[in-house]
Amino acid sequence: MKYYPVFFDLREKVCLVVGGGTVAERKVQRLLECEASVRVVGESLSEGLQSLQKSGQIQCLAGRYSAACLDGAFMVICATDDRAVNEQVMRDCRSRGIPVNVVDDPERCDFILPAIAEQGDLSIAVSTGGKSPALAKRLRRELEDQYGPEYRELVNILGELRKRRLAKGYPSEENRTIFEAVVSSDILEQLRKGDREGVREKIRRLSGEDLEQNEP
Ligand SMILES: C[C@@]1(CC(=O)O)c2cc3[nH]c(cc4nc(cc5[nH]c(cc(n2)[C@H]1CCC(=O)O)[C@@](C)(CC(=O)O)[C@@H]5CCC(=O)O)C(CC(=O)O)=C4CCC(=O)O)c(CCC(=O)O)c3CC(=O)O
Ligand SMILES: NC(=O)C1=CN([C@@H]2O[C@H](COP(=O)(O)OP(=O)(O)OC[C@H]3O[C@@H](n4cnc5c(N)ncnc54)[C@H](O)[C@@H]3O)[C@@H](O)[C@H]2O)C=CC1
Repeated sequence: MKYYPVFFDLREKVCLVVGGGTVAERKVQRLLECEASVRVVGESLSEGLQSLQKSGQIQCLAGRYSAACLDGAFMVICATDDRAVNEQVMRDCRSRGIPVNVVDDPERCDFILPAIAEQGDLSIAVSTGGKSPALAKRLRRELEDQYGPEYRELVNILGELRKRRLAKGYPSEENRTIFEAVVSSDILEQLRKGDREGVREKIRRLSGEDLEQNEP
């Protein structure tokens, strides 16, 4: 069995989290970072979830889960401590064609969650195909050490450079050569040293673009 990795744009899509405990809260936090429209149904809500509700960042449905909670949902994450409820949520989602993740229960998951090392817009997602979350977590930590803040800056610079060159309609072959030259240069070294002027000069030399306005 092989899982299919994908990065969803969740902006303004309704994502339902069933359960109101610490695990549900963690799932909610990440969904909010992705600007999802988060709906929560939990018999009791953690303090964190209560304060997110008060500040209007999430929509909370009171009481126990019922199938009506699924209306309009794009995806569902189920994190209750009651197996029968988890089973019911999974069945309801399956019959409606809504992808569901039942936390820690791969048999009941249409998708599983990776461990993620993040630096700005760079995301490195790790999965072991469900075989060892502990290893996924360890690798995520190692990646966080290995890929520091200079990668956040590099991605910003490359993003800006690419946006400009695509907007100007240069041939993609030429673009590719330039982007590869920047990526394989010693630019990361310069970013680590905080040598902004050197970085700007390098980009100018390799691409002809002056990214003065967009230094990180
Ligand atoms: C299949 C999957 C489905 C899913 O939940 O999506 C799943 C399933 C299960 N997890 C279990 C246990 C643990 N899960 C974690 C942690 C994480 N689990 C995550 C994902 C996944 N967990 C999916 C597969 C991911 C992959 O492919 O590798 C992470 C990556 C992402 C996230 O949860 O958001 C997050 C780390 C985030 C980070 O730190 O970056 C830890 C470590 C800890 O808590 O410190 C432990 C204890 C150590 C251990 O058991 O390894 C159990 C046994 C429960 C029991 O013992 O009863 C099952 C059930 C089973 O395996 O059958
Ligand atoms: N706490 C942890 O770090 C971990 C927990 N887990 C598992 O994840 C699950 C959730 O964990 P926690 O958040 O810690 O549990 P928790 O006990 O804090 O929260 C469970 C939540 O489910 C809600 N709930 C129960 N029945 C419901 C229903 N019918 N409708 C709506 N909500 C309902 C409860 O009100 C509560 O808010 C558990 O099965 C636990 O074994 C797994 C890995 C780690």
